[in-house]
Amino acid sequence: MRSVVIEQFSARARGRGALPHPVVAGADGGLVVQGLSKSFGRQRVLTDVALTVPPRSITAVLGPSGCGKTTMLRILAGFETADAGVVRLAGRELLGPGAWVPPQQRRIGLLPQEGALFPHLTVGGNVGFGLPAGRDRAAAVARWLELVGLPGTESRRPEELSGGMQQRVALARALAADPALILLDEPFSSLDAALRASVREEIAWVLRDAGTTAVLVTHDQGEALSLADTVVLLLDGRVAQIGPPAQLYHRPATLAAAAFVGEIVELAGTARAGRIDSALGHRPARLPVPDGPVVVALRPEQVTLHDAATEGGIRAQVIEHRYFGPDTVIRARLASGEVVAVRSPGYQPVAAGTAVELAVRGDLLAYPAPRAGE
Ligand SMILES: Nc1ncnc2c1ncn2[C@@H]1O[C@H](COP(=O)(O)OP(=O)(O)OP(=O)(O)O)[C@@H](O)[C@H]1O
Repeated sequence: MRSVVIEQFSARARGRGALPHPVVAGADGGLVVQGLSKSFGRQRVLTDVALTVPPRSITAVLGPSGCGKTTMLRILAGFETADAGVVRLAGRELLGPGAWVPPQQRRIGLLPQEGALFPHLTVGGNVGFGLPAGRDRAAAVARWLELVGLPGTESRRPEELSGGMQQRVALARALAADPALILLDEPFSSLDAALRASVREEIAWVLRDAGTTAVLVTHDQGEALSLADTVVLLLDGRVAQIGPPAQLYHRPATLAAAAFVGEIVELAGTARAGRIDSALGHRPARLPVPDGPVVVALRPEQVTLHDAATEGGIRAQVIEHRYFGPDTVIRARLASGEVVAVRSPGYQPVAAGTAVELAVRGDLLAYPAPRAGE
């Protein structure tokens, strides 16, 4: 129900003039997905997927290649059917037992990886496509182009624009259609690294300015963690975890979630009464874990490297270092024979064979060790 209309634009958007459509808040303005399952032949791609996207928020669906992200997006958009499940948007059932709303009636906009623009139309023609003709259309096109930071580009042709500019025009076109939901399918993957960072910030800005409800699909954990209010981790077609970005990174529900969201080094350990014994000593566990054998998931930023004279450190011997620009990753072997990675700021060319001491910060992520055959 579109009940409460709120003028909630940032100073930046106000400076550019009011948006063509007001931001609307309604208790049921978001997306609800329940029990979504899909197989292609004998291959199960999605299993009992459930998630909720509150109005005016950005949710990232994060998962490795082949985990079913695009299939889920295509089902939401109405380009693919589901075997079971319910999809509701702004209180309207789009998909469910006996319900099927065709794609063009769903009020869902799609921003694909690239190639979203009609090459034979100008920028203005693209943004205004589907809007009623007349003076209002020209004004709406001008305002949306202003919002995406491309004022006055109406008469340009798509091929004259950079990849990042084209994605912003595609976003303006998707938003101009007044969608209840925008789906972004790896929209930055065709851009080079330097452009990707600035375009994704710009697009996140615009989505928040316009008060859009958005689902972003990505395999890039940095993108998901930095852009989204909520991250849905999809592993093998199942929701492995849903939560705010910091929760996914700091409190991963499983070892697989810890391994996919960020880097880890796995070490053997034993849990007893909320503490973990391992080659790193006797340390508190971050999450509840049953007593018994565990796998410790150590983040590289938890470890610092000191010279061998430091007292109370954990002895290790450097195997190799790799320089990445802002930091150096040093791999070192512990007395147990296990190897840990240390991320040290700056250029740290520590020679192989150097004896060092490691200090570990904070509590440890640990998960029950898989039993033989698991
Ligand atoms: N139309 C189809 N017919 C048969 N199999 C399909 C079809 N669409 C997708 N699949 C299979 O479903 C699985 C999930 O594919 P999907 O594209 O949804 O994954 P994804 O997580 O988006 O991967 P990527 O990031 O590589 O695009 C894959 O094994 C894929 O081969």
